[in-house]
Amino acid sequence: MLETKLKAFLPLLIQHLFLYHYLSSLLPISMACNNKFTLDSVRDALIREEDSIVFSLIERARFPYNAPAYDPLFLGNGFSIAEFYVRGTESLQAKIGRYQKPEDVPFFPKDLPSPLPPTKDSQKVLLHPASASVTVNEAIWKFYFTELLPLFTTKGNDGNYASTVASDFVCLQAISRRIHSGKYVAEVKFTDAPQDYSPAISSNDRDKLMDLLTFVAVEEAVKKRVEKKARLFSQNVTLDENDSGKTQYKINPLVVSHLYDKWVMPLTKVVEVEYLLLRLS
Ligand SMILES: O=C(O)C(=O)C[C@]1(C(=O)O)C=C[C@@H](O)C=C1
Repeated sequence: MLETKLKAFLPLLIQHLFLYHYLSSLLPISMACNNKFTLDSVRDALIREEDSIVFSLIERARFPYNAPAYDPLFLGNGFSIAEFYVRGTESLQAKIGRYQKPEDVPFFPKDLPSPLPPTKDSQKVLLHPASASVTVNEAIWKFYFTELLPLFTTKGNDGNYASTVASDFVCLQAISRRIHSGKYVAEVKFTDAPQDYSPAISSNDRDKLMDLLTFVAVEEAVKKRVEKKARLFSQNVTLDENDSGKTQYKINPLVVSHLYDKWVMPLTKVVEVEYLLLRLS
């Protein structure tokens, strides 16, 4: 009897689980953590993003620098292969509903098509509506291609431009998503202590806001953790018990802590400040 009842209930349960899974994937990062929007849950989401960033860099490091992929004259249409690929992919992604969340920010927002399916705009309930306008993608694009890439790729050209720029885009999106998640961090800091932040916002005091939202000890821990993750995730694994050789890494772990120190955390803080400046408007 109980078994029959359970059998009848099973399809409904499966349907609910699918629905729950689908809906959670649409929710912004803050809500994905048990519906709680706290500094801890937002920081947990940032920690998860570290994995995506490290793995994306490992994938890109499979190819050499491949300079022709970034030459604006190579295709003859005014765009480098990298830019042409990112523009085209963002356009397609926008059609299927990407770039609706505050942390999903396009690199080429002009003339992006509207999404085809109906979209949920749950994020507007959580963040100030002006949050959508906060972007540091221009700075990310610049440092990624001019400064970061040469640090973790080998010199050379193996002709694999399509795979190379596809990997670049995965890196760029992971880095951008992490940095723009600063909007949630700023919101939670503001709602936790509006009395501290409001005067600095009203007087447009960027330095004061930067001071208020900076936690040096947290930043030190982030740098150590990402270096450790890069060490663990990118080491070459062998089954040879007697192998006493030096561990080889697919990317230099120090490059990852440098990436966080020089660009990821400073730009996250810029996003936080810019978001806060709009918070009372
Ligand atoms: O965790 C925070 O409080 C953040 O604002 C995020 C973050 C970071 O980018 O990792 C940025 C600024 C803080 O000084 C510490 C860490």
